[in-house]
Formats: sequence, C-alpha cells, structure tokens
Amino acid sequence: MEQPQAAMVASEAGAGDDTDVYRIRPLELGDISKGFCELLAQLSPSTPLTEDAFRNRFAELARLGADHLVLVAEDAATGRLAAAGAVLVERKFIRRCGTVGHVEDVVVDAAARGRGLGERVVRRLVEHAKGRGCYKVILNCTPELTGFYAKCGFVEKNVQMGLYF
Ligand SMILES: CC(=O)SCCNC(=O)CCNC(=O)[C@H](O)C(C)(C)COP(=O)(O)OP(=O)(O)OC[C@H]1O[C@@H](n2cnc3c(N)ncnc32)[C@H](O)[C@@H]1OP(=O)(O)O
Repeated sequence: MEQPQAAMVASEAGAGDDTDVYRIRPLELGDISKGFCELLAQLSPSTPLTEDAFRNRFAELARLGADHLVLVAEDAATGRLAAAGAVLVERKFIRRCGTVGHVEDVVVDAAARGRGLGERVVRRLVEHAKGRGCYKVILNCTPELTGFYAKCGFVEKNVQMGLYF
C-alpha cells in the first residue's frame, strides 16, 4: 500500500489547494512513475533510479519522520510532477539544542518555470521548518540563483565550501 513519505507531516505541510493547477504534497511511493526521477535529472543529470533504490531510500527517509520532508507539486490535470524540494531538520546542541532547516534539491520542470511554483514550494518547505521549531533555514546555491531565493525571503550570509569524494 502506498504511504505518503511522511504521513504524519502531511497536514503540517498542507494538503494543497485542490482548485489550483498544482497540488503541493509530500512525496509518495507512486511518484517514481509520475516523473520524479526525470524532475531530479533537471537538477543533476544521473542514471535513472531503479524502483528498488527509490523504495529503499523512501523507506530510510520515512524513518526520519517530519525531520526530513520531500514535497512535490503534482499537475492536477496530467498527474505528472512539476516541481520538488526537500527540507532536512538538523538537531544541534548549540542554541539551547536548537534546530536548523536545510533546504535542498529544489527543482521546477522546465515547462512550468516562471509561474511562481518554485517560490511556492520553497515557502512551504520554510513553513515546515518553522513549524518544527527551527530558528533559521539555510541553503546552498549558485550566484545566479540568489535573486530567486531573495524572492523567497532569503538573504546572503557566509560562504559555501565543499569537499567532494
Ligand atoms: C537549494 C537548491 O536546491 S539550489 C538548486 C535550485 N534548482 C535549480 O537550479 C534547478 C533548475 N531551476 C529551476 O528548477 C527553477 O528555475 C527554480 C527552482 C530556480 C525557480 O523556479 P520557478 O518556478 O521558475 O521560479 P518562480 O516562478 O517561483 O520565481 C519566483 C520569483 O523569483 C524570480 N526568479 C526565478 N528564477 C530566478 C533567477 N534565476 N534569478 C533571479 N530571479 C529569479 C522570478 O522572476 C520570480 O520573481 P517575481 O515574483 O518578481 O516574478
């Protein structure tokens, strides 16, 4: 039986507005056949996930409950996914055991860009982090995307560093 990625967080993340073209909701197991991998390939080209790999990762993430939420936007007319994004809640010792939201892997299908969908997804991820008690939400992006994230309410802070293996 298909279960939402984090059933208990569905209400927190909002069920979406059914009158809208896009329904924003948590990732579901069936999304592998609704274009989820094709969407992610627009973020980072890679070989398509097998159904087993998708199911295993889905189960791992589900165990993290509301601390890891993947949202997708489903086109109500076609049933295909038009956008996705994730937020991970980090539990710290500092800041009186504060929590921080990390926004990751935001993508809107090329055909659906420029209509406010990316901003809606990011704002929903931020809302979720706020609802989990996060004192801030952070993300990494390329310089070309700072304008987009500024529209979503973010300000530039610090620098990103990486070490790849
Ligand atoms: C943390 C991360 O995941 S970083 C990775 C981000 N993802 C990618 O780069 C994948 C490829 N790109 C995309 O999927 C999309 O272009 C996104 C997600 C960046 C933007 O999604 P869209 O749905 O097209 O953006 P949306 O229409 O919501 O734009 C909201 C506002 O930001 C502006 N905006 C959008 N993209 C940009 C940009 N690259 N630079 C400056 N402003 C931008 C829009 O003009 C709009 O402003 P307005 O309200 O004044 O009209």
